[in-house]
Amino acid sequence: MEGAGRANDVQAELDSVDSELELIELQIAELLQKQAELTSRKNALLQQLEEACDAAPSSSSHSATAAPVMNKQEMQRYDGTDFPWYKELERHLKDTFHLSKFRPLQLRAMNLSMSSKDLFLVMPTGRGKSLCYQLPAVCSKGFTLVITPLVSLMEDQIMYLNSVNVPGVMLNASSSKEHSKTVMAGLTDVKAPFKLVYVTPEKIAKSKLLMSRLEKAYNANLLSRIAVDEVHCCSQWGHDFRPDYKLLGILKRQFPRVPLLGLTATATSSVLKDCEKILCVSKPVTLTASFNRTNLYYEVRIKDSNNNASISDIASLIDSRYKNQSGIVYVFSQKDAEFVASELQKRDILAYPYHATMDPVDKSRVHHKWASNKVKVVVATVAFGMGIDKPDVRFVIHHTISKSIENYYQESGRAGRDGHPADCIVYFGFSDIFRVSTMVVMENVGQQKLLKMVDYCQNVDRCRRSLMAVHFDEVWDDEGCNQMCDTCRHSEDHTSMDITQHAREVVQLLELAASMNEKLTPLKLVDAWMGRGPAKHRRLIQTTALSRLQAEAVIVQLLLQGYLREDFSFTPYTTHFYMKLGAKSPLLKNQNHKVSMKRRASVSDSVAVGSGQTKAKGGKRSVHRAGAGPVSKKVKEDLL
Ligand SMILES: Nc1ncnc2c1ncn2[C@@H]1O[C@H](COP(=O)(O)OP(=O)(O)OP(=O)(O)O)[C@@H](O)[C@H]1O
Ligand SMILES: [Mg+2]
Ligand SMILES: [Zn+2]
Repeated sequence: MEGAGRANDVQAELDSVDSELELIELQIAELLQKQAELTSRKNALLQQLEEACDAAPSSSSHSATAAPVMNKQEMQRYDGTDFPWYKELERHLKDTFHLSKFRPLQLRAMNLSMSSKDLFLVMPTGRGKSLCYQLPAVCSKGFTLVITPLVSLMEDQIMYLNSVNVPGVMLNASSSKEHSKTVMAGLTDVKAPFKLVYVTPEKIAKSKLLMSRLEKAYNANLLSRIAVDEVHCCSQWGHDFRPDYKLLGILKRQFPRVPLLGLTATATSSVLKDCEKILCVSKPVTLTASFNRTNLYYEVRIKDSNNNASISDIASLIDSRYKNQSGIVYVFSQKDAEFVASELQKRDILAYPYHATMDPVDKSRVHHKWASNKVKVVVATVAFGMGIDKPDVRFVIHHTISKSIENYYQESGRAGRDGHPADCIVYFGFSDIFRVSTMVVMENVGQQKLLKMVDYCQNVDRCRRSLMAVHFDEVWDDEGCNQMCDTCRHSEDHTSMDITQHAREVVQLLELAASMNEKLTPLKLVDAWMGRGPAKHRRLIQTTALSRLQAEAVIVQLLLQGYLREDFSFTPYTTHFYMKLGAKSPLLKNQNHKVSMKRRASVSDSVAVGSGQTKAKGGKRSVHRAGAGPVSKKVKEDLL
């Protein structure tokens, strides 16, 4: 008996030592992660410092970096106007493209490509990457082959090229036999009837005939350049990964003498490294323009998922701040596009829905009406995306968060292409996190990217630009923002809140649920914590006095910090998300452990957390109840 008693004591102590060890391991893991983050930040800063020191001060807002093979002076040579082709580039810039001057990095990119260098050009959306191959195409012998992921992008470009009398053609799955024949014949015609030939990656991968014509053109020195647009699609780490891009390495292997130009608006260095491998280019020169779009104002507003207040808020913005201005409201799903558009219509706003399953004719009608300012607002899924090139978009409002910061940057970046001020507002709702989760759950690192987006939204004390910059391997200081984001504008307006006790309550609740073999969805977790769950929970746990939005914010914070995590299960119809204890939850057992979160000090639970400029002109805020009122007559007529 005595022996058994001792064994029990020893076992108990062993358990306690084990759990302490587990805690220490967690703390070590946490510190190691922090160390890795700081080291990578340090390296980025050191590189920035090095560049700032050895470069002549650059007055423009862009910075350029080269592969190690080319130093700064060599690189600057490519900004020069003493290349033999310069006069022709300049002449066509003005006479053919009707543009007065090059934008930053354009001339450098063109000179490099005309000098037969392989080049990756990373420039924010709308800065004019296309010109960097269109203009050299016009000034070179033969033709330029352009690989483009979407037929709609090709169509846009061909329409534009036709309008400036530059012969461009495309080949894709729906090209007629007749048309394909003409194009194929043109490829080997020394008179080069086409200066730009657009194809999809699928065409390169699947059409033997095309490859053999390209081979002939190559041997006759008629294939002057290969441009791979949206080059990040090559990499599975890029957010638009397209398997057929993986096969494009064949181009460099078959046509080694032809310079390749990869273009993208969103690529981190790891994505570019991957693209380099896949395309079989060795050490391309990489030009990177700064991603800081100084004319865009970034703002986040908290969305109450339980009502349509966000839609009323959007309507009142459109009616006041953006009266008669052009914009996009991005939504999560096709259903949302229809719903939000109709809700806006009920509030007398002429808004058209746009999504992938619409009839192509309707889609192009909406696009066209919007482009020609007959309709000011499109409520769209991300299907209304790449290639949208309207200069005077004054607002891009996200009714639902994007799936990653890269996506958000690109989608919101459709605002203000003309360089004038424009607003990018995202509505951040708790339940949206899990809706978007279902979409990214199968993606490589999809969930991590989504959490970064959530972190961007939850943040109240760091410049939103600097949070974006990290994703583009850039270092921005908050000064550079010029108060063009809501956190910089409200820089003093936040407090730190101790949420340790809240965290313990939530963890206790989840432990209780687990002991009853129950899984809690995020919404059920909030309900239960607020005392709205089943009675059996209520008796056993401490319910919270926090408001719903505050409770949601705390849970998001615990998720971001790793005290909670998402778990999911699949059914044939849907994916279910549950909240589980995260790796850091045992730390809460330590009485000295503290968890905190930052909150806007002045904000209660209202929808508007941002710049507080939502009042309609005259200080009146328009009130509309969800679902109230019929579609107005005017809107109905316009829709017909
Ligand atoms: N030097 C220039 N001066 C004035 N406008 C220019 C110049 N170069 C390009 N543009 C215009 O900028 C707009 C955007 O160009 P483009 O479509 O090439 O952008 P992009 O960088 O490819 O963006 P995305 O990443 O969205 O594809 C076009 O309307 C183009 O005519
Ligand atoms: Mg482009
Ligand atoms: Zn800022």
